Amino acid sequence: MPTPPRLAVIHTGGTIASRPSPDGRGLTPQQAPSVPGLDGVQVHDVQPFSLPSPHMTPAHMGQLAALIETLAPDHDGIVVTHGTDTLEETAFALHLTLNVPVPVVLTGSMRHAEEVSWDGPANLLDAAHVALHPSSRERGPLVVIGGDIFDARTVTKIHTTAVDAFGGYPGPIGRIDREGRTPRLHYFARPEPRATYRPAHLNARVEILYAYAGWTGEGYAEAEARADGLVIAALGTGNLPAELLPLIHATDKPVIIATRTHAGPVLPVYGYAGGGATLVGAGAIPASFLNAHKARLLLLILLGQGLTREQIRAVFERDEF
Ligand SMILES: NC(=O)C[C@H](N)C(=O)O
Repeated sequence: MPTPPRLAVIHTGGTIASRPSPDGRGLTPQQAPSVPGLDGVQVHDVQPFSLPSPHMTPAHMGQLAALIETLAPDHDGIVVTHGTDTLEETAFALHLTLNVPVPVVLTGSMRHAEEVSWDGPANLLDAAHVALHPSSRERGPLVVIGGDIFDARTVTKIHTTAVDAFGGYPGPIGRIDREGRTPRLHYFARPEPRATYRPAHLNARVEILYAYAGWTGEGYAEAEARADGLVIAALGTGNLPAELLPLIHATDKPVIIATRTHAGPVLPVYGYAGGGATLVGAGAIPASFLNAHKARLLLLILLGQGLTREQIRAVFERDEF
């Protein structure tokens, strides 16, 4: 008799585990869901904590990575259920730090168990099939929602309530559907090699500032003084009002320039005061195609690894993530 595939399901909370609280105070994580309709698979449920995902911290992400490393040798695939609000941050932190041979797939739900058409069971079943599929190996942690399979680097939450809440440029890297009970899985590209890091700690203080028309640097000095590094969600290809240029010039801490625009890379093309070319001339580091919150996690991990500002620049410049 062939041994059945072994799947670990790590439950961390989120709407997929939530129900309305009896006192009428709103949704809270209460009960981890079980994978429906998976015949012939040995499922091992683990619940290290149960949190709404806005309560997730880098420390929880580190705890999760350590747990996945412990479970990986005895399983063929690992699913992580997670709240959708910060799911992309946990997925990216795992992408940067995990080096395990088995697929790791994150999923969640947008509707809770007592709503009409709860999306939790279908997402969980899809995630389980993806995690146990041999073509999911060597791709780094994946996110599966609504049948779409996303890469941790590019996936982002794009809608506050829709069931298809995840997207990101250029979109899914694969698709899972079911023909009856048989999963049909397609990837649109081959796996790519990826850099991983072993930070000594995840305690660096990295803050995000959000640029807007008319910003003259309010909040910058305070953030710069207390943080080990900054990320700015800048404008367009990575430009800022002129007042920010001398402030950035004055620091030797890493300042990463991301963009508040939803797709595309940061490029140092503009030469007016505060234009991307002048910011890079003043020492700032373009975030490549990472959004501000993912650039923050990468910076936090690189600082935890003890990298200098110039080594950090090289990682962002070469897309070593
Ligand atoms: N759909 C969800 O899971 C949202 C919830 N607020 C969470 O992230 O925990």
